[in-house]
Amino acid sequence: MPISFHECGFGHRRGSRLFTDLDLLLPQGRTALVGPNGSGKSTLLGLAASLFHPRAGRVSYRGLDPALRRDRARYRALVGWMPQDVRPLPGLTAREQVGYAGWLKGLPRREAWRRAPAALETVGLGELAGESCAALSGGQLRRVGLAQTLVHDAEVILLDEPTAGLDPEQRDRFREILAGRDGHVVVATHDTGGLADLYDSVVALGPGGVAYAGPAAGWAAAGGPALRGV
Ligand SMILES: Nc1ncnc2c1ncn2[C@@H]1O[C@H](COP(=O)(O)OP(=O)(O)OP(=O)(O)O)[C@@H](O)[C@H]1O
Repeated sequence: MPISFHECGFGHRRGSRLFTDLDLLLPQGRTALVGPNGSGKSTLLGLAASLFHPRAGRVSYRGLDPALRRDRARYRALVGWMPQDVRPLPGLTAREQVGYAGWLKGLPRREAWRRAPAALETVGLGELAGESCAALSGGQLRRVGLAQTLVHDAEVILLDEPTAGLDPEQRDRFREILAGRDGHVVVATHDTGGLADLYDSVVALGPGGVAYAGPAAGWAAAGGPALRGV
């Protein structure tokens, strides 16, 4: 089941238009979202995560439209999102921050607390579960952000530049986590080397909107990074 963007229009400011009549399906599997700075990758993820809603058209998943109050909580429970800048919540340990994220997504409080260590273990931070998030490095904090998306078994995971600032070992670990996931993962990335090895699909944003949306193998054949300013 894809996340669908149907005739979406959006701009951050009144009168500005980043997307006009955007029709796009983010399919099941691993999708890389690529494009130059400012092309709208984070905004697209934000729309899919229901941080904000399109001014025209609609985003939907499993028939749920997050712009509608009645659908929003169910939609958000199905979708995990990791922002580009993961922030430490004041006074919380890594386990508390991950557990809190799970609770916000609808897990019962105890269940969220119980699951948090396993999510941290998956991202290689098991030993730092009791550490204050404010004391973690930038790369460690990004891994807390990743654990936050894993804790509640979201069907769809949206990751905004998850490998930025990670050391080579952690990049490899991230690739392993990604390769091991069956579900639906969309990753905004500037890391365009070897996309076809890691991803099933590529969505490339260029100055005029979507420059390519299709199989990862086809993206290289269509011109890859040279494609219409991508
Ligand atoms: N909160 C905001 N308020 C106003 N304009 C914004 C906001 N967020 C993004 N923009 C603008 O929207 C456009 C798309 O930004 P976005 O961050 O989605 O691009 P991006 O492809 O993710 O860029 P990058 O590769 O640098 O992360 C840019 O022109 C940016 O200045």
